Amino acid sequence: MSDKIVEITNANIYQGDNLVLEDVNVTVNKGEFVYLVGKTGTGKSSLLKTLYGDLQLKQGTGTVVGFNLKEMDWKKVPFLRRNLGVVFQDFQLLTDRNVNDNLKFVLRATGWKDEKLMDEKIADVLDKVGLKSKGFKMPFEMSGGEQQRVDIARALLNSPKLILADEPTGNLDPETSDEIMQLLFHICRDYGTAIIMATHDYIVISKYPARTLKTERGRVEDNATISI
Ligand SMILES: Nc1ncnc2c1ncn2[C@@H]1O[C@H](COP(=O)(O)OP(=O)(O)OP(=O)(O)O)[C@@H](O)[C@H]1O
Repeated sequence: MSDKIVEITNANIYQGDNLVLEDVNVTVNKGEFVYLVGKTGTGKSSLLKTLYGDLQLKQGTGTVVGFNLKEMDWKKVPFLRRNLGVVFQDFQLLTDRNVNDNLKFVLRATGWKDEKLMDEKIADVLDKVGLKSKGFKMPFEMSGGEQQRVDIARALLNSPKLILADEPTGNLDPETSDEIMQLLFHICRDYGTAIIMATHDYIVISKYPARTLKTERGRVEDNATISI
């Protein structure tokens, strides 16, 4: 695979029959951190959904982690998803099982079988997010910041080349948001994972500056200047 992790060219993105974004041209390289901003309803989620195969790319071309979005057989979407990590605002952990079992659930669902290898992988991702000894905790025993770390650990399980993060600091206080941003930048820098992060939090952006895409008036503006 080339260093281009995402390459979208001349794409029109639709929700049903409605054209949400027109002539989208976005390239994201290996290890790059990119923000995605824009007012509510301008198409941030639609763009992310296109990238993880939840919205079909009808017009234009698109490649994500080596998968051709346009020509992809829809049966292949699960394979695309195995090569991506997705992090949401509301963590989406299974509340009836501990952290280890939350992570094992994802590994099993993505085809892992060997118990020892699964245990090693779980220990590895928990270590990466600073939760080495917390695997036996239930989600309700953890703070919001810790739950978000588990969500990030889950996204790392299949060693993705790309993480899509939708408002990952949206439910967190400023100090915990800082910790999560430091973790995401560390993952990007030290493991070469590209990250696209949708956010409304311009304070976070000013503290952790990076290339910014902005959805506005039906277009995606690259290297957008944003005012706080
Ligand atoms: N499932 C859907 N069916 C039809 N239209 C939709 C659907 N989801 C979103 N839309 C429409 O597509 C447009 C873009 O919505 P989208 O959710 O991508 O915006 P957004 O920038 O992510 O907003 P927010 O910041 O509130 O998450 C909006 O006009 C929205 O009403």
